Amino acid sequence: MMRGAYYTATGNTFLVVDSRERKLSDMEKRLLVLKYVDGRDGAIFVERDFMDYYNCDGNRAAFCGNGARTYVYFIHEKEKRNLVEFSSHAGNVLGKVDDLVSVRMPSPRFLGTFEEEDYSGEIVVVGVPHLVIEGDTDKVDWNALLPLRHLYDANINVFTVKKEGSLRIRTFERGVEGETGACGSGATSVVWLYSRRTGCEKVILQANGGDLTVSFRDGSAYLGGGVEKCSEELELQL
Ligand SMILES: N[C@@H](CCC[C@H](N)C(=O)O)C(=O)O
Repeated sequence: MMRGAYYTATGNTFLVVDSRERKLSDMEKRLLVLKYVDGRDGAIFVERDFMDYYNCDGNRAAFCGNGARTYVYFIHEKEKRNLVEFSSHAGNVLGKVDDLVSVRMPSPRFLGTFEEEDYSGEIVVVGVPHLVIEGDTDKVDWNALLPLRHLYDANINVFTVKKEGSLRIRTFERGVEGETGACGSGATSVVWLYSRRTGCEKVILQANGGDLTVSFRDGSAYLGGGVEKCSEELELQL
């Protein structure tokens, strides 16, 4: 039996499995995801100093920014630490809890631009791949964008600049196959591109589920926002 609970990180929703004492096989992880994620976006396996992330479809993803923030919050709750360092399939992560829960994100990598019939934009990897499209966030047609999701095997972000340093963002996540409340690596991809253009070093993004901040210091990107536990402790049967 494993223990876990549900959490929300600005509307990105997760099952968190406490795997600090017992490491699970990939098959066991997949089974827990399919049995207990139950409408949330994914699952975070909190291993000792390692985060393993699965999308709700039962497939592993190399990284999740809001998942990393949730890992940090979980360790803070359980072990009363404000600084948390751990590893992931996308490299090392440094996290901090103060008024926000923040993490240093994997370095963004620019893969180029894309141009299809009705849409064009840029491709950025922040642990996982993202398409970034500047457009009207009040009029996003996910059905029309769906072919891009599969063509590039990527998450899709649409953003609008509200005013300098303030953006609205909406994200369609791979592995959820729908729009989520927020996506941390998506937000970081958007802000990295926006900052290259404007020089702005700190940006607030309004996602469906709340505000995220992305800032750049000493060549690194930091993602911050709230995290909340939203269930009692659960007993998870394998
Ligand atoms: N919500 C996450 C990203 C999770 C992984 C993504 N769905 C993928 O498969 O690439 C975030 O906050 O970064």
